[in-house]
Amino acid sequence: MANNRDLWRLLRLFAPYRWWMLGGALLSLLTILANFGLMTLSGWFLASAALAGLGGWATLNQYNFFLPAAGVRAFATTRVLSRWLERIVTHEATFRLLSRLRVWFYTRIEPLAPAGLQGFRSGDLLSRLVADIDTLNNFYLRVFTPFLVAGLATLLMAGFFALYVWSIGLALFVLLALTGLLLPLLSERLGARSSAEITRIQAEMRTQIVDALQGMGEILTANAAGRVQEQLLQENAALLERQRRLAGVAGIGTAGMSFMANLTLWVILLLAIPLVARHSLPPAQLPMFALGTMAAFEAVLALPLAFQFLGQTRAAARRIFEIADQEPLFPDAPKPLPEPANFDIEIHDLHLRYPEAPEDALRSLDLQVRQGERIAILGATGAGKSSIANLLLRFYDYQAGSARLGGQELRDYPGDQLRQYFALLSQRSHLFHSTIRDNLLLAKGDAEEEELWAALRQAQLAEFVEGLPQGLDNIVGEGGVNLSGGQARRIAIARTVLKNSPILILDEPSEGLDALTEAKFLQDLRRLMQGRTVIYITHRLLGLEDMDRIYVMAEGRVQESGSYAELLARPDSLLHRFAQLGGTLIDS
Ligand SMILES: Nc1ncnc2c1ncn2[C@@H]1O[C@H](COP(=O)(O)OP(=O)(O)OP(=O)(O)O)[C@@H](O)[C@H]1O
Repeated sequence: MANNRDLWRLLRLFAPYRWWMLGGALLSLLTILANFGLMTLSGWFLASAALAGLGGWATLNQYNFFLPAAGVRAFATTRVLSRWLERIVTHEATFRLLSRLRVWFYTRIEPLAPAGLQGFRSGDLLSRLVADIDTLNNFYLRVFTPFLVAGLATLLMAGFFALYVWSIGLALFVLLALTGLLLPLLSERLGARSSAEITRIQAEMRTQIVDALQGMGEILTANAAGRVQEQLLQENAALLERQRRLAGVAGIGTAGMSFMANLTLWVILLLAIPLVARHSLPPAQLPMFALGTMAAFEAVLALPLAFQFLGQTRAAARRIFEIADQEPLFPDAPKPLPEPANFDIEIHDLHLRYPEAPEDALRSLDLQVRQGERIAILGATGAGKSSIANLLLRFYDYQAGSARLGGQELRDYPGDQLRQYFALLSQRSHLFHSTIRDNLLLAKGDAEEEELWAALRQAQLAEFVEGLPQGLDNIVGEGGVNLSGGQARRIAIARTVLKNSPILILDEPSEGLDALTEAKFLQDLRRLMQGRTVIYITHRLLGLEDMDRIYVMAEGRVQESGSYAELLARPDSLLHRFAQLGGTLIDS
């Protein structure tokens, strides 16, 4: 079955921890066998002692109490110790598996970002990364170990009985195997649907909650909180219903288990009693078989639950492998190119289409930027400006034409190498919910304290940070909520200073700031531009005078290019019309 292939694959992923896993399973086996040994020996010992007592002083003196009593003590101590060690080892194994799975999954999805993950909602990805992986983790503790241990314990315990009376050994084997297979299969049949549905509904709810929390402002403004709540309540009711069904199935499993244990006890007594009556079995062995049988059922006790988990585990494995198996939308170059001799950018007749988009976002694009030049890309919304940044940073692949950096085609550079040469500053530059220091170190992990301060000084933020109670160790809040818009952008500038790349892409960097802050911000950006190639993406005329050349874009292609003064002087130019409209909107 395709689904079981996922489970085998999961086991293969766990291979590096097989000794931990097997160690935990063996300790679990030892615990069960110690209990079985304790019960069989006690049964036999108590009955023998009683019979010896009945036989009078002579028999009593011949009877060796010491050895069986020591055996009982040994089994009891082993059971306590092995249970304790089993918990330690299985927990250790569980945590190791968990971290391996998380890291493995993360390394699979990282190369997919952003193009390959575009179709997934962030709540969905979060749910897969956290909850599904937790569920998969159950596989070891609740499915793999119980099955392995049940199989081995059944063989050993039935084999022990068979050493005395083969028919009793056989009966125990058959009835334990039936219980261990039939009850779990029944549980699975009854519980698989609900169990898989639970995984699905929980994932759906998590996705919706993350979405709703992110958009809480809009939901409240649109007075839609009631509707969102209603939807969540409905899903919650569906979830509870499935959980109730599953609890019912668990009840059937427990009842079935008791029934089978008692039935087996009866069968074994029915086989043993006639043997005792015929004197072919010493009477003291009767309680040994009876108590041993009751202890033997510990081996299969966890199996119905294990099969119930199988449905959830399969569903979770499917969801994890579904993403992990996605091929990146385009291959990454295998090995780094030598450092380019210069950082000239040449784009010629280039077409870029986003995955599943009906038409090209960049069409027959031509654009040149010599190292050290500053160019601006101007255009209305949707003209394709940010797509140029996506192209240069290799977030998306181009289908036709050529784009070169330092004379080498972009697709011949591994993405990581290429991105070293670029710094991107945009209105969306993300601040992580951490300290200012951590947010800066993102750009240069080994930066010294003094370098951080120098970068902050250049971003005109040093004074502000000095005034904070914890200085660099102040938390910026999620997305930088503890900072003003201007301060958050300046942290992004400081990061760019630290990265110190030869090419700077500014994608509407001052968008969303008030006019005064914006003017000051653009002023400070100038210092950042010094000595670097600059690609300044904007839909407004602000700050264009300093640029060596301006490319005006519409519908994915360059419509005109030239210096600001040249284009402004041409009455038929888009830029001219743009300026006449007040410089706030361009009509493509
Ligand atoms: N990730 C994406 N997947 C699919 N289509 C996209 C994607 N990003 C952009 N597009 C589409 O490509 C076209 C160009 O978008 P782009 O973001 O480059 O425009 P822009 O000029 O930067 O606009 P704005 O000024 O609004 O940011 C648009 O039609 C847009 O819908």
